[in-house]
Amino acid sequence: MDKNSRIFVAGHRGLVGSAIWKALESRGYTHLIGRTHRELDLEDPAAVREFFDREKPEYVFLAAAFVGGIVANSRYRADFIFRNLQIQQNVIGESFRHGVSKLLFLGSTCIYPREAPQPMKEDALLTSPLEYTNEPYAIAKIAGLKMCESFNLQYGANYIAVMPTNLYGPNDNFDLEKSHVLPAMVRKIHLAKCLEEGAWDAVRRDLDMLPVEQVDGNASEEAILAVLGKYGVTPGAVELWGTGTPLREFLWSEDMADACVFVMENVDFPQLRGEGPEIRNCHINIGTGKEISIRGLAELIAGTAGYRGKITFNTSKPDGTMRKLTDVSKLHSLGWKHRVELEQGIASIYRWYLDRRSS
Ligand SMILES: NC(=O)C1=CN([C@@H]2O[C@H](COP(=O)(O)OP(=O)(O)OC[C@H]3O[C@@H](n4cnc5c(N)ncnc54)[C@H](OP(=O)(O)O)[C@@H]3O)[C@@H](O)[C@H]2O)C=CC1
Ligand SMILES: C[C@H]1O[C@H](OP(=O)(O)OP(=O)(O)OC[C@H]2O[C@@H](n3cnc4c(=O)[nH]c(N)nc43)[C@H](O)[C@@H]2O)[C@@H](O)[C@@H](O)C1=O
Repeated sequence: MDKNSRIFVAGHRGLVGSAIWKALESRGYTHLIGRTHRELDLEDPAAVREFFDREKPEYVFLAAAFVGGIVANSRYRADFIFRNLQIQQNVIGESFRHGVSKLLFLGSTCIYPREAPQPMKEDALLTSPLEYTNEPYAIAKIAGLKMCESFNLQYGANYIAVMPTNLYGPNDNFDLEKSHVLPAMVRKIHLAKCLEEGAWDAVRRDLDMLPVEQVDGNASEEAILAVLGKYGVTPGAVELWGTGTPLREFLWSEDMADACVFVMENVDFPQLRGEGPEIRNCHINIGTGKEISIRGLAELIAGTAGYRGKITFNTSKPDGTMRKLTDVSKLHSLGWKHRVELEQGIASIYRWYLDRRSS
């Protein structure tokens, strides 16, 4: 990429897209192109075609997707497969039609089988059944990576698919039900602490930023307690989901963005494909290679937030995959390694979260 190349970041307001945008700007790329969902619906084929005709991007980061945590994935199954296939179809299809020089597709480590040997290498793909809670999303992601691989093989395109582990950072989704575990825990633990301390101003500011079921900061104390209670948040007690025993790996979103830019700048399809006849598994895992239990994560966040109340687990909620640790040896051999460890990232995200609510 030249510093003045036309670079489209799809999903540039999201957790990863916003970090990619910032990473590109800080490296001196000057011609960045972004559209909000409202400005350009990537599910609309005519709108996407018109956008590509007009803007003629040369490089594409595909970080837009219909995204959510375990409960959202289990509940909105049709949306997860249909919307993601549609976005991928439009963006990858128009990238091809317009001769985009290089595209980076963001998948997910949920593409790997539920019982994949740990840590999961790229070649675990399609070796046995997927985890059921997020199967529709995983199938859309597998379709995306196979679409990239197939355009590369048939037409000599240069589309790279990266498979990130669970991510967290600024601009994450803090919805109490639809989000991923780390932002959900940050908010639940913070609110339980504020309720215990009677810090109602802080609770109200939080609900003004992001109402829960239309309950915002103007609601009565009774209404606030009732709605937060439904999500397991009460004064001095937090109820989390599952057994607390699943293991997860977490990568800071700005590290993820750095990896994306690194791959875009330094990795091309032929080098992933290798010399031999084995053309499968050209995607790249992105992670830290380190894991923690969900209970351990809750304790870490509680420690950072200074929360000393109760933490319990509701086993009627799903655990999902028990373990999904990425094998990052391919990524390391390409020359990239994460920088931000989990303790440091949690401190940063909690600070970011409070700053957003301090005015
Ligand atoms: N977060 C995580 O832990 C992980 C994420 N990933 C993948 O990384 C990528 C980025 O995820 P993340 O940043 O977390 O997701 P976010 O939800 O934070 O961001 C996604 C962005 O895409 C936009 N978007 C969604 N649908 C459309 C559409 N139809 N038209 C235009 N824009 C749209 C969203 O806009 P709006 O909000 O306005 O709809 C949002 O800005 C995704 O491919 C995701 O699957 C992979 C593994 C883990
Ligand atoms: C990134 C990845 O994310 C998704 O997979 P997941 O890792 O299973 O999702 P998760 O982050 O929502 O949960 C991780 C674990 O944490 C537990 N858990 C406890 N308490 C809360 C809680 O309060 N909220 C949530 N969301 N989970 C909780 C929860 O029960 C589970 O055991 C994919 O669907 C897919 O989107 C994908 O690619």
